[in-house]
Amino acid sequence: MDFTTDELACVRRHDPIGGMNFLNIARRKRKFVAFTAIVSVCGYLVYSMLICCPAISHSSGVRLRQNLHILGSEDDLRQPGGGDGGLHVYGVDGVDIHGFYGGVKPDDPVKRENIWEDEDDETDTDRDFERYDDEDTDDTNHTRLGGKSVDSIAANKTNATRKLPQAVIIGVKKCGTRALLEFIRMHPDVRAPGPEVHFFDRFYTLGEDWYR
Ligand SMILES: Nc1ncnc2c1ncn2[C@@H]1O[C@H](COP(=O)(O)OS(=O)(=O)O)[C@@H](OP(=O)(O)O)[C@H]1O
Repeated sequence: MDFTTDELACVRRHDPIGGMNFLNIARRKRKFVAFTAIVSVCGYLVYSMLICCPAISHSSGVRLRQNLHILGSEDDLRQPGGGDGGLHVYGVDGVDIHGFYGGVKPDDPVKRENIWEDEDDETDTDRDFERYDDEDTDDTNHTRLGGKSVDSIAANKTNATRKLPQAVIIGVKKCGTRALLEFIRMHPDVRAPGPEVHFFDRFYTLGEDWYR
């Protein structure tokens, strides 16, 4: 063990108490260094596992939510045997209302002209993520919906064959309607966008044409 100049001076002065104190300090220093090294190594190992093991990182809540949306994506619905449908999700003060429909056969002509269908390359899933993500931060702004203005949404919904939902989920706030919807929309015959469109509490006066 190496002694500092002060420690050696204490020993030379035959100061056993001072010498012992320096010895204790030296032991504590060694323990602290060992503890820091162990924590650093463990942290590095955990970090490496998270980076290198996709199975672990994919288990995060965000990834789970994205997977749930992907399960209900347009591409999935176009697979043979899949259906198509439209979903509107509503929110009313104090009450959540989620609507959806599904079970339309793949060769049904309605399928290609259905709700939320766009002319551009943006998939419904992409748009749902945008709308869903924006909703939390923009909930009080009644002139916007999920990052899109009311006018732009209305412009997207110009097809006369757009349908009303076949079913709705109604529940008080925080009763788990979102979770129920996400489980139902995992079914390939169910079509469901992410955000609440707030038809009943914000846009009811615009009528069913806006809602379709
Ligand atoms: N199965 C089950 N068991 C217990 N709790 C559950 C379940 N599913 C959803 N939740 C919780 O319900 C909360 C969300 O409910 P909603 O989707 O109705 O929320 S909202 O009113 O639309 O904001 C939300 O609670 P908070 O996290 O406290 O907001 C969810 O965690």
